[in-house]
Amino acid sequence: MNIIGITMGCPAGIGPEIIVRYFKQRTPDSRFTPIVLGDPGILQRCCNELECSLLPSLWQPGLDIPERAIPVLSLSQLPSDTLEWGKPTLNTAKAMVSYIEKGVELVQNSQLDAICTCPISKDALQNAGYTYPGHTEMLADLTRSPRYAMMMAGKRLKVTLVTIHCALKEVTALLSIHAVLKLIRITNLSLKNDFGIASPRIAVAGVNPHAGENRLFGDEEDLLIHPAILQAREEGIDVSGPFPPDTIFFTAAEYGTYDTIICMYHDQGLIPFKLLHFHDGVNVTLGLSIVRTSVDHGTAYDIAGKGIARCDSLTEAVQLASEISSNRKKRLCNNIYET
Ligand SMILES: NC(=O)C1=CN([C@@H]2O[C@H](COP(=O)(O)OP(=O)(O)OC[C@H]3O[C@@H](n4cnc5c(N)ncnc54)[C@H](O)[C@@H]3O)[C@@H](O)[C@H]2O)C=CC1
Ligand SMILES: NCC(=O)COP(=O)(O)O
Repeated sequence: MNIIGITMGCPAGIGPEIIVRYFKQRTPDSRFTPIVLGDPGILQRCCNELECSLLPSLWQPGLDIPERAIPVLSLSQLPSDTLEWGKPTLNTAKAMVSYIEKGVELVQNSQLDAICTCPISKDALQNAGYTYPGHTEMLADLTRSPRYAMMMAGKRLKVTLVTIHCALKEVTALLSIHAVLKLIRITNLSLKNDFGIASPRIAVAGVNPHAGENRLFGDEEDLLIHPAILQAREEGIDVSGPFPPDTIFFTAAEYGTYDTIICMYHDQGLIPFKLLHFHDGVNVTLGLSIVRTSVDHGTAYDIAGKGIARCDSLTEAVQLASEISSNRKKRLCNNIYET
């Protein structure tokens, strides 16, 4: 059975609340068991506020995982009675980082099979002195994974991103044949080995309107994206494009023609993705030596503590972490990206 470590995310956000709701609603599954890396006092407060009969129960790696409880590895003891929902502090930021660091360590020591992360505030992360734009880059650094990528995965649509968190005006300067080709390769490998798709069909979106329309509206498609596609096809990857970005997502989601769309920038992929999958989408980091999934939403400070946050994305993310972990074990390969 896979043990999936759920990191609690920002203690002042909706992370603790969606964890409690998840445990309250969950149907036990013989394939995996979840544990939490976080703060037992804050989880206890959420249990009280959500009238959850399950209670946090302290757990340590190697010990049996208690049933009918919320097993938690205690990594912080923040003052839960005075913590203000929606108001991160330096201490909450340091705590949320400790959950992630410990999660990585435990997967690397084979004491967990995967981590599933609850949302952190990138702003709070920076204010606490960490220069990473988010989990993705922090995890790539902690696991020394030089090639990584962000995928948003849903049943109707999957997208991966060539550029992630950068200003829109920087996007075209960051595009290159190498960057697009690298992402096509990582996406193809992950679809095969992590998702068990024998022959992945990948589409690549252009970056300009109408994918440039014969250079009328830009030449990145001809100069950078198309050469990368040709090279990947020579390597035997079933990839096509560049397609006009305004229609390719509809084609993929409506007709199931492609398994993943490679996107040139964050919002190109995440806007169509979240329209379809806001509540049940999963963020997966491809290219890491460990398995990491995440909810697809943020800290939602505007509703933290109100008892209305939904846990559907967390439910999907925990399950997908277990599936990917099992798929890698079947292939007797923890790191599908090593070669
Ligand atoms: N994986 C991660 O750690 C992520 C972190 N973030 C961070 O979260 C912070 C807030 O980001 P926003 O852009 O405001 O996005 P957000 O996803 O936190 O909130 C957007 C809207 O969706 C609602 N919402 C979000 N999750 C919900 C849920 N589970 N149930 C019901 N309603 C929900 C919120 O109330 C808000 O109205 C930022 O600091 C951002 O960097 C954003 C995305 C992912
Ligand atoms: N928009 C997705 C997002 O912000 C997730 O970032 P990360 O924390 O998974 O790197």
